[in-house]
Amino acid sequence: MQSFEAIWVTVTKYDLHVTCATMILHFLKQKPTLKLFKSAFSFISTMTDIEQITETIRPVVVSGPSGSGKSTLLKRLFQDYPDKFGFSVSHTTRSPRPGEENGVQYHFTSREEFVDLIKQDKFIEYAEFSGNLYGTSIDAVKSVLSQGKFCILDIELNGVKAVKKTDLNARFVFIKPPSLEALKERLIGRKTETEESIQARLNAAKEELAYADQEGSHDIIIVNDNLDTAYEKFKNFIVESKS
Ligand SMILES: Nc1ncnc2c1ncn2[C@@H]1O[C@H](COP(=O)(O)OP(=O)(O)OP(=O)(O)O)[C@@H](O)[C@H]1O
Repeated sequence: MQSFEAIWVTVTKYDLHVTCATMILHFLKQKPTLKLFKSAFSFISTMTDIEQITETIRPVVVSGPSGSGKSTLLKRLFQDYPDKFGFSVSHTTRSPRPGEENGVQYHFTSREEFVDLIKQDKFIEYAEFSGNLYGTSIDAVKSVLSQGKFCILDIELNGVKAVKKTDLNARFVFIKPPSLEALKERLIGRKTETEESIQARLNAAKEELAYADQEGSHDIIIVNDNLDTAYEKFKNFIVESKS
């Protein structure tokens, strides 16, 4: 069930959107047809949702080399706080791994569909990684907000850099493997990657680790050595930075 606060935000936002959409049509001296009103309403909704993210709900961006343990930590967090946080479901052109469901871990799309969405300006950020496109859509973030939840973004290095250039006012957490050797072991142990894909991920990891070494690149760097210790730090950071 939605909290009272979440329902109140939705209702207030709706009223505000109707008023602003009406004003736009008035200023443009347009006859308020249903079609024009819908366009103005949708424009206003997009603007105010982004504004709301930046002012009231600071999204948390979680990044780190592939295999560093982001999904493992996030899975625990969502189990512990099923109603508090929402995961922005990214789009990707990579194929689903066994057990992955469309719309749950990712929105799996073809490259053509993805490029179409880019042209329609549907992404906050997108990037190519290991031959596949990944992107965070405005709708994915909106969908989390509309449930009255705080939004968490799990994205890679280029995505992090792109979000930094936006006015999302996000906080950044980097999950660091204890070493490159440990990272390789984990990627092998996960049994989801080919040898070639492991190598590509390790190469990308070097660049990601070098970026994380730069002063001020992230708000917190958590070394995921002991999972329980790492989770405690992760949870504390995210829970404290939720607003
Ligand atoms: N602290 C840890 N100690 C040992 N193994 C771990 C630890 N954390 C995660 N793992 C294991 O390492 C593997 C990689 O973890 P995970 O899939 O969560 O990484 P990821 O950062 O989400 O990767 P990707 O970006 O590719 O989705 C998994 O098999 C996971 O069980």
